[in-house]
Amino acid sequence: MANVTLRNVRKTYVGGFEAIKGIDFEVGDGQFCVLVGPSGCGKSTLLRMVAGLETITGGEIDIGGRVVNQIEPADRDIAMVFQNYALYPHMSVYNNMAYGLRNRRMPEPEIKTRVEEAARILELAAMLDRKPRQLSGGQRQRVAMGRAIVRQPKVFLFDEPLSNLDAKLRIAMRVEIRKLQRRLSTTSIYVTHDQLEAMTLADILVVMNGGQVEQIGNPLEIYQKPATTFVASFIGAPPMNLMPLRSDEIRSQLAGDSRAGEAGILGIRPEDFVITDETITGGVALGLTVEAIERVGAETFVYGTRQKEEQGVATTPGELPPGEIIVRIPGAVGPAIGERIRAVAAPDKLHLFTADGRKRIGS
Ligand SMILES: Nc1ncnc2c1ncn2[C@@H]1O[C@H](COP(=O)(O)OP(=O)(O)OP(=O)(O)O)[C@@H](O)[C@H]1O
Repeated sequence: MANVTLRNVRKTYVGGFEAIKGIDFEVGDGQFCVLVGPSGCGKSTLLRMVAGLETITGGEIDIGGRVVNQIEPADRDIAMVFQNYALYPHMSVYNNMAYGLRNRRMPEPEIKTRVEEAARILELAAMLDRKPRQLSGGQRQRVAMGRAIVRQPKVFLFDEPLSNLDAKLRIAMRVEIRKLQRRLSTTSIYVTHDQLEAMTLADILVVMNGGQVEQIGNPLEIYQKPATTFVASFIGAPPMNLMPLRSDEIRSQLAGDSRAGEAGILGIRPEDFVITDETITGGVALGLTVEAIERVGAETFVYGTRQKEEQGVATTPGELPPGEIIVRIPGAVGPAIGERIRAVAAPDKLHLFTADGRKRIGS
């Protein structure tokens, strides 16, 4: 049981590349923290620094009240689960799980108890004599989890543990990992570039970009109130529609909105549009020509382009670049390609940001 605290943590690689530019956050005892961000944002570097596999250039990492900057990985009381599982191919499942404990000279009866308990939890009890090659991808991943569990560490660290699995198995394993973590209440830090995995697993979500934290918090709060346009477009699929607010006509639609003065960018989530000819007071209406439709069964994605010439709605030519807008509607209905529609969003669905996208305006 442990908190993990990062204080102004920095990493400059040999050669001078600054991969982590001063990061602060705390993961409470038993919480599940997910680091998410695009490729190269530094999330693996940060996780490896917590693990002790990468040196720390500046700041402090504290695990369970102890600064671990100078402490060897083996002495940090953490267990890491990697993307490639890193199982020993010539060893049985049992021995793979027991290996780390034997290295610590734990008595065999204690090892047996721990391995059997982990195997029971992970439904691997019938497979303890098999070699990794005789297992499916999902089962191998569970052995890798088992190896972490038997250590009974203070902290689990996961580095994209599901990325080698097919889509269906990923979802199943995602649910299993979350259930397991709740059951064991072990503080966890999990790295992924998959925003859906991040949303569904996290108690605390840390959205990273370019070696810095863009936003940190509860995943739903981040979804509902993204702090920057980067977060707005990274969290949520399809992403939030973002439009520069150069048009006086859009501005006039926003006239009653106290936030409008400072705003340079308007954001609307695809699911927050309604296709209607009616007007919603204080809302925004966009005239769209439907370019493409994706029906996935439970919902339909409508891809439209803004019409420059639409009267009273979108834009005046030259003022607001027409862009593609995605509208998400429930069910398998929806307009036809080429049709002109009016997509309307209510005032409480409008996200406003400064022109540089770095700041959210209002609540
Ligand atoms: N040993 C190294 N020396 C120099 N630069 C490095 C080294 N390792 C990583 N980097 C750089 O640091 C940055 C962060 O890398 P990191 O692996 O942490 O990213 P990531 O967010 O985990 O990306 P991905 O999702 O692609 O794994 C990248 O720009 C990478 O090129």
